[in-house]
Amino acid sequence: MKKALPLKGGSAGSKHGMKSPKELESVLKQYFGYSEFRGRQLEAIEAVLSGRDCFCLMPTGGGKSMCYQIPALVKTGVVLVISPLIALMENQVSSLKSKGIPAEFLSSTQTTANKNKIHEDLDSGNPSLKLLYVTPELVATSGFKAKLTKLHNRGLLGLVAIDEAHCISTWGHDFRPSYRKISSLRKQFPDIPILALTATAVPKVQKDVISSLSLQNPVILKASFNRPNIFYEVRYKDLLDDVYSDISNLLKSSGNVCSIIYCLERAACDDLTMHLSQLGISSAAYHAGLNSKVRTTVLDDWLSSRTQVVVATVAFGMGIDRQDVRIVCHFNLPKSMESFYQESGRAGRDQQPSRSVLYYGLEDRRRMEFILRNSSSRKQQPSSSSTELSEKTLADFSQIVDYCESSSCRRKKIIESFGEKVQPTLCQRTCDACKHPNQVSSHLEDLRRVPNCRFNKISPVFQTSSVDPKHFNTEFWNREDDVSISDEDISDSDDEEEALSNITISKLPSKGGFEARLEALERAENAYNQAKGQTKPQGGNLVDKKSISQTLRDASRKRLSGALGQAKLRLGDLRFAEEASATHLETECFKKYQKVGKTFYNSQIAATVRWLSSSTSDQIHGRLEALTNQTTEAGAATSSPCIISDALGKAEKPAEATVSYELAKTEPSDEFAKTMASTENMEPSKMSPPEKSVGEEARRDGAIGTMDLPKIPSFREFMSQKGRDRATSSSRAESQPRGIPRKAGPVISKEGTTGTSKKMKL
Ligand SMILES: Nc1ncnc2c1ncn2[C@@H]1O[C@H](COP(=O)(O)OP(=O)(O)OP(=O)(O)O)[C@@H](O)[C@H]1O
Ligand SMILES: [Mg+2]
Repeated sequence: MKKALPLKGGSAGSKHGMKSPKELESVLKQYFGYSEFRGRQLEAIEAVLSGRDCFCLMPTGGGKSMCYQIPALVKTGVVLVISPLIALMENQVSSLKSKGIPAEFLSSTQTTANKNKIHEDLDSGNPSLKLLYVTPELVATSGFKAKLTKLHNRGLLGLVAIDEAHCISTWGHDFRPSYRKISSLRKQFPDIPILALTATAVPKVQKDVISSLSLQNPVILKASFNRPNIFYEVRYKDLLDDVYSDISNLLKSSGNVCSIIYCLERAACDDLTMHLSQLGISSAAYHAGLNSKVRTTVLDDWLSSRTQVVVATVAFGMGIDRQDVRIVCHFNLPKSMESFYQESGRAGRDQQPSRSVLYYGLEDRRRMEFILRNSSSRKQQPSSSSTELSEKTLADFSQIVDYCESSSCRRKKIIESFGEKVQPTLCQRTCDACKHPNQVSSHLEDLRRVPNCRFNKISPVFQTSSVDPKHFNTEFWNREDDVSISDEDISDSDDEEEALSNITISKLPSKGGFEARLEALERAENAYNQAKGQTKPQGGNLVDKKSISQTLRDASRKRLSGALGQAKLRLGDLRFAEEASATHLETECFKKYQKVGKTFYNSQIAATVRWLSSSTSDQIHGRLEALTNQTTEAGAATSSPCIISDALGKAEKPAEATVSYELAKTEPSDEFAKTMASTENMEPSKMSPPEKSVGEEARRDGAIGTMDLPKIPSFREFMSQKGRDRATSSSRAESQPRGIPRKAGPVISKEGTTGTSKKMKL
């Protein structure tokens, strides 16, 4: 049987790896260069080496990884590390390799040759690997389970470590359904210790993690949540003349130190990056809307100090280990204290003085409330009722609102939110409220005077908003939903067929509506094609790498639609149909750059998104109107108009076109039509029947006419066709008697409502 990695200086590990604290310390020194263990590291290491299960709660940056890395060095066999993010695994594996420790990760981003090498090593009976990082999805596959069983039968599975274990709890702020799949590990390997690690778990989540993983009589280790080296501060956007200058001055006055700025939405990341760059700060955006290559480059540049500031959504999150991050800013309000603690905890992992600055805006608070209310009502989670979750979500949110709107010690608020008791003398003027109490109080007084300020109250303002929350391009959705764009980061399977069936069956949202199902099918198709090592076939040929695929076009349209939704919220007086307008804007980009290739196309889309996030109502209306006119002049008389007319009604056209598009995309439902009608003050019977889908019209007006259509229709095309057929037949069926409720999509704007029907102008 293979011995543990020979330790420098001749000592070697035993099967159980039991070592004295001194010996363990010398391993720490030898491989990592640290002279002593931190916090409760040693206790955790000793617990798992003695074969006990262990639940380890240590603060962000506290050194949890060491709790399984040291056992891997002194114990026989392989330590399996389950981790939620590929970026996080890559990060840790490359750092371990640089220290001469044999570690690998298995994920879809690995080359087949690499994967084969890892599997050969595991099958060899004498694996050289000490640590193997995998995603929860992979652990759940039958192929990998069999591999683990073989390893275990040969006595070569040393420990199972579950990093970011709070992800298994529906009560945790980062619940990941895929983590549920690993709950059978305890049963599968009853004699192998399991180590669950997290930085953010309130007592309820702690209990949930322990019971979900069926940990047996675990050693429970909890360190304080306090991060004494971080100075906490809140700045009030509504009281600042220019938030961009403020943030840029903050970064400059701190000496251009390594920083992270978190934003809620992708467009905000792009926009802020642009502003900071204009103000002379080296910065880059990081979010799930960027492809993995770009993201890797941004991460590499930031890790190697070529970029000073990363402006990111929460996609840039858990476990990013750069030790000397000096400032973490929140440009928008996080959704809970746990999220805030995780994200601000990226600062000062080297224990050196660092700062957390939260920019609090009343508008941000309203938007987040709106998102949370909608998210709670959309979510389906096991073992908890949606009302309970909704209450919890709002209670979590009110904690972070209270953190901002209160003049008492910020540090105390953070720590107490995790159920830990705090000594009154703990802070020692290491937050703005303790250091400058008068200033903070006066800011709060000023904030109270801001019109419509609803201090300390969760506002119902957006509860009945007509803006669809899915139009927010926040990673917040993605993190909570495994069927999302972040599949790229988290999904995994060794087995191509299994991957396909997982997506098409288990991941196919049953109640997510037509569009959600369509997306899942499309992803399955892409996954299948990728697994086959090719891009989507068109006319039997492989697609030119530069060409702009239909999938990319659809994604771009969605992105634009999201940006239009945000502009609507920001400006309040915009009258346009988002989907139709997004189609027009996308078509404009496509027409310009279809011959040049997708790089230019992508940057034109990004520029348009940025433009939408900073333009005035007039500018946006002007451009959309011009676009509509262009298409009309070009002979596309039936093309969907962008602008919905106001009550004065200029050149008006009946509402059919817009409604029809939405009908083509959504599963018609009488209930839905009634809801829409009541929201919009309309009678369902007064809505007109559908005619043409935008997709169809766009093709006809030449927008997509120049593209070769694939011989075999994609899922999207196939399903769109079905949708159109359905819409056409329902249109025929419903062109008769009034009084029969009709269906409509959420495209109709409130503006222009006359009380009886909606009209649009071309
Ligand atoms: N005993 C130690 N002495 C000094 N530095 C340490 C020690 N243990 C770990 N570190 C360093 O602390 C940093 C943070 O460690 P690690 O990434 O394991 O934190 P973490 O607890 O997993 O944090 P997070 O919850 O944010 O993922 C790393 O750079 C690590 O090398
Ligand atoms: Mg960690």
